[in-house]
Amino acid sequence: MFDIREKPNLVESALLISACFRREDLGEAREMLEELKDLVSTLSIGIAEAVTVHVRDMSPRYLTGSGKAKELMDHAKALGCDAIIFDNELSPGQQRAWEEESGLCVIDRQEVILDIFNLRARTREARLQVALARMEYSMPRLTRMWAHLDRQRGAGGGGAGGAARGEGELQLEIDRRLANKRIEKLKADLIEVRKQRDTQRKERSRVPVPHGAIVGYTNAGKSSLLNLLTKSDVLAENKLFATLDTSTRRMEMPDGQQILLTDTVGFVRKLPHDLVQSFRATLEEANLADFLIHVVDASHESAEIFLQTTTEVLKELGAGDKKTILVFNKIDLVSDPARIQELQHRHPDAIMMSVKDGTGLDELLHRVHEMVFDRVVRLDLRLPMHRLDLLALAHQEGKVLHEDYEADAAVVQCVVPKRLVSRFTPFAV
Ligand SMILES: Nc1nc2c(ncn2[C@@H]2O[C@H](COP(=O)(O)OP(=O)(O)OP(=O)(O)O)[C@@H](O)[C@H]2O)c(=O)[nH]1
Ligand SMILES: [Mg+2]
Repeated sequence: MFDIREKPNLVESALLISACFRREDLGEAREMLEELKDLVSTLSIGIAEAVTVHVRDMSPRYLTGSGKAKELMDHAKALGCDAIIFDNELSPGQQRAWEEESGLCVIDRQEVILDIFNLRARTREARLQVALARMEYSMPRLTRMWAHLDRQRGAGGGGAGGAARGEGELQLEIDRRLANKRIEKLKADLIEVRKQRDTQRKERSRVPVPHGAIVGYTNAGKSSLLNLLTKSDVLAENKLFATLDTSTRRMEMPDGQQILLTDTVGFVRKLPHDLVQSFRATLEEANLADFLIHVVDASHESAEIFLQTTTEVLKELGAGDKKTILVFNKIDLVSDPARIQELQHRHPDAIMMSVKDGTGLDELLHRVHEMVFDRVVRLDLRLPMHRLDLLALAHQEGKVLHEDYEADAAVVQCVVPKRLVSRFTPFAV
């Protein structure tokens, strides 16, 4: 029975490779390789060595030149690795070529990310989304799985290689059909689950409570911030992609106003396209929010790149112009004050914060307050007694700051949602 292409269960140790094609990109390639190390460790795979390779003569068969490919395969085997992991995206053909010739399991960053998501997905929607992304990743790679089968059988049966090969091909055809069926089924299930989510969203938008989404690169401290602001305990961990499901919590501002805050999936460079597509619905929380809180780990040397990556994904999702509060988090870990000054200089509106020790919290609350006030209007009213229904409305939909009664009218100071303003203006003073 067909299933998603699985790596051998026990990949114990891997050689990590980042191939770089231009000298000026070497720095970035090295830094991406560091991130790949974190990603791979998340899967509990040991790292024998990580190398950046400057490729001058690229061959379409291997991505690197063929001489270099051979050298790297030998090196991986000499190190006793059972896998080679590329930071670069490999085409199914390239992956197959490397596997066939090295006899090792060969995967790329995309597959690593898919595996992590698979490990982390908890809710039904997240599980379905990951399963769909993995199926779509596996489809063009089906041949490779059965090539393994053919080789095993072929080797066992001596000269019967030809017959075994036919068996693999037949199996491949059956699998393609099964895989397509499963993809259809997953899509249908997702539509069902999303219907429920939409109903919940509608419920939420009926209540005129402002809604913010916390976005940012993975491990920036989004869940920790949500916990701090809403006094809840969403899972926050020093792990990449600790959060795969969005969770929404109610937050109370110091003045008693209610706000909804949603925690979202973190972003990472080179997120697999299938994954972005399948997680689109989850990521869309950001799109539906009234404003965003964009969290960046200030203690990471690549903070600026993280900021950029997230901004780009947000644009892709259509949430590029949303009003945003930029938060540089983890400044407790930044020992060099010049670094903080530099960030502040480049992003004058950003808040320097530490969720851990509470630095910057007051400023953030102040800014959230400003954001939220933008959606409401402050009014001074004089309501005749026969229109006290408007006072009730102000209580219900907005916030009454002050009310006083005179002989023939109520004098009211309140904030109300913009959409309701026209009903109050006849009585404004
Ligand atoms: N030192 C320090 N650590 C922090 C701070 N904020 C968060 N952390 C730590 O950073 C790690 C990641 O925090 P999370 O809140 O899980 O990050 P996230 O952005 O939700 O991560 P993903 O869900 O994986 O995308 C955790 O170990 C937190 O304890 C901070 O201000 N200072
Ligand atoms: Mg999180």
